[in-house]
Amino acid sequence: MRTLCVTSGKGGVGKTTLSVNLGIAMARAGRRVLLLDGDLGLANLNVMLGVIPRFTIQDVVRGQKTLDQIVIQTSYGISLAAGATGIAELADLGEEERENVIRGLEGLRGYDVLIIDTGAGIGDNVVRFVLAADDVLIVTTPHPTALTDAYGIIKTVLTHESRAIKLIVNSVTSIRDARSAADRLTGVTSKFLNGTLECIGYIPFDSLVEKSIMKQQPHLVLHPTSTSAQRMQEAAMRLIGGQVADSKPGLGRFLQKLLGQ
Ligand SMILES: Nc1ncnc2c1ncn2[C@@H]1O[C@H](COP(=O)(O)OP(=O)(O)OP(=O)(O)O)[C@@H](O)[C@H]1O
Repeated sequence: MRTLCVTSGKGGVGKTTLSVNLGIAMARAGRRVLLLDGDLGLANLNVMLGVIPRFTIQDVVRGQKTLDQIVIQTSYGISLAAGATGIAELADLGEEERENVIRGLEGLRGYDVLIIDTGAGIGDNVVRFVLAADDVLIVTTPHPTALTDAYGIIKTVLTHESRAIKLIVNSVTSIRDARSAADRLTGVTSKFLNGTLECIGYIPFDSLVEKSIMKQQPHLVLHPTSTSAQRMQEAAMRLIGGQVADSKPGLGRFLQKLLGQ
């Protein structure tokens, strides 16, 4: 199983929208996908998928359930581990709670891809998820503030270790502006930081995306032939192209990094 962390720095740029739709595209390509709500402050993946979870990550932290037991099979071919609101920072978990999360995650079976949708910002939880994951996807819009915040999280990651990071520019209204935004970000990354940033797609601004969210159904399901849905599909294929879908040790490494002091 490979872990993919979707993050952005700035909030409201489309992390959750893309986590859901990229996951569905991967599932359609035959991958067994689990979406984990890594926003431990304000979880909302379940809202976007229109499901009401009976159990959440909070039950795993308390040791009352394993992660497997809280997973919901959605009708879109992907599974969901719903988040709770207001969980403490992972760094603040007590020894027992930490053990509960490790046990909960170790019980996971039968997935090829674990997609973690993080919260906004570069707080401790976000950084932990990002550093623990095999693959990191940064979502930004072409707006200067989003780009600045995206650079902030890229810098944080690459200060810890050299790696290849992926980028999607979302809510694009001009392909020229989007390209120039991506070029600027990839340029400063390779010039000043210890790693690489590769842009894997531009997703157009599309009012149908917003409509799908209002209906609490995935955009790829409601509007599969729209250009925005097709771009999401293509980005998902770029993400899974070349990935080897196995490796239990991958999860062990993820856990070690996630919960290490
Ligand atoms: N390509 C797009 N075209 C139009 N609207 C979009 C697009 N992508 C996302 N949106 C809209 O942007 C808003 C924020 O999206 P989303 O909740 O996915 O962002 P987020 O980064 O996960 O936010 P948060 O930081 O609060 O978790 C939503 O209302 C969504 O409909």
